[in-house]
Amino acid sequence: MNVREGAVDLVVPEQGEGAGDEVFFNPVQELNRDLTVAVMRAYRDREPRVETYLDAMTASGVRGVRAAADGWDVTCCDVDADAIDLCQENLTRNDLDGDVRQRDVNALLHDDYFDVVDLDPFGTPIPFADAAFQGTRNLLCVTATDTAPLCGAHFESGVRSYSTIPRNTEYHAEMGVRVLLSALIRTGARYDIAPRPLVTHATNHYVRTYLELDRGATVANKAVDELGYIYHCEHCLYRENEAGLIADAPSSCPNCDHGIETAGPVFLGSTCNPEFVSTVADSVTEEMGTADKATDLLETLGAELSVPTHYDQHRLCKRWTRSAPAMDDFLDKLSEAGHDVSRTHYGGTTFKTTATVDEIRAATAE
Ligand SMILES: C[S@@+](CC[C@H](N)C(=O)[O-])C[C@H]1O[C@@H](n2cnc3c(N)ncnc32)[C@H](O)[C@@H]1O
Ligand SMILES: [Zn+2]
Repeated sequence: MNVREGAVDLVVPEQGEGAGDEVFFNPVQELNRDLTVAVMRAYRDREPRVETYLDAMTASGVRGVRAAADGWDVTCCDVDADAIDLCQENLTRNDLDGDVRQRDVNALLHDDYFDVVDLDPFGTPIPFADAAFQGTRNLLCVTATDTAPLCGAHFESGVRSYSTIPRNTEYHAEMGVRVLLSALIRTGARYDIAPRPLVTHATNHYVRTYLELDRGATVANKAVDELGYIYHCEHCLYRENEAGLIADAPSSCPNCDHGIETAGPVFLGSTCNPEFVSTVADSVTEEMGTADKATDLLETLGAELSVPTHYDQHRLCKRWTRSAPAMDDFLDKLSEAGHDVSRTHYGGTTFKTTATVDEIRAATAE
């Protein structure tokens, strides 16, 4: 079937056929791809010397074709011969050039360098992370679709893939973000590289992050310093964070004396750079099919407090056997009590605050 995405026309397999022998194409990922185009525009405005983009798992070629239409010097890679044919067809159809390679991208990334590398695999990106740090100069874009392992719902799989302890909490998407970033920072650190998150967002289906790479042992050490642990009480929803690689968990919840769960090492730093996020919002343009959604998401991301971890108002109110008031009133009360507060992109009833769970309860009491 024919689809138009951004400024390009593509032939892609019918929706739903991607899980079989067909070349993969998921229309639902259009927001992810629109944001990628916007992030790359904003990044090139800041770093005008960046030119080369590797669409590392190209499938239909959609990312590479869109980047080529935006003036990038594009390489598209896939192991699958049908994907390579379709990708070439889609470049030609749009009268665009690109270097199309049928290769295992891990081998390609050990042979060559690219300014921007985009990892968009099935499931976890970790099998490609070492090679990506070898072959990326500036900006590494990573999608992870294995949300159940990342958030601890598939615990053993999460431990195996990410070499950390994920916990299945009510802030599961943020747990996924912080587990993924932890693994990428530890992988980069092996090569004296510090990956700095410029933009990161999560849905039920995937986590996506854009990492600017800085080089040197000192910056890599600083990146590792942003790892640590989350201690979480499933009973009263108390949580606290501790920086450092040696966990020192409380023996029980300081709030209610129930057992404490430990997640980590996870990334405890900022998952977005608000100034950069605002330049990305300026780079969203009308031809993008998800322009309104992308703009809303970027606005929320730019205003989101960076503190781990978010709360869900419905979950808290249920725990306190209260009915949930309007979100704006609830957040106003917290703010009036002197706490920093923001909504989050993790859901309409989610928020972040500098207040503890007890302080939230006290500040929002009827
Ligand atoms: C999720 S799809 C990519 C979707 C595409 N980026 C998009 O936005 O529509 C994953 C692709 O990775 C390819 N792939 C899997 N292992 C690979 C490897 N080792 N090297 C290169 N490509 C690989 C698969 O053939 C498949 O086409
Ligand atoms: Zn507790």
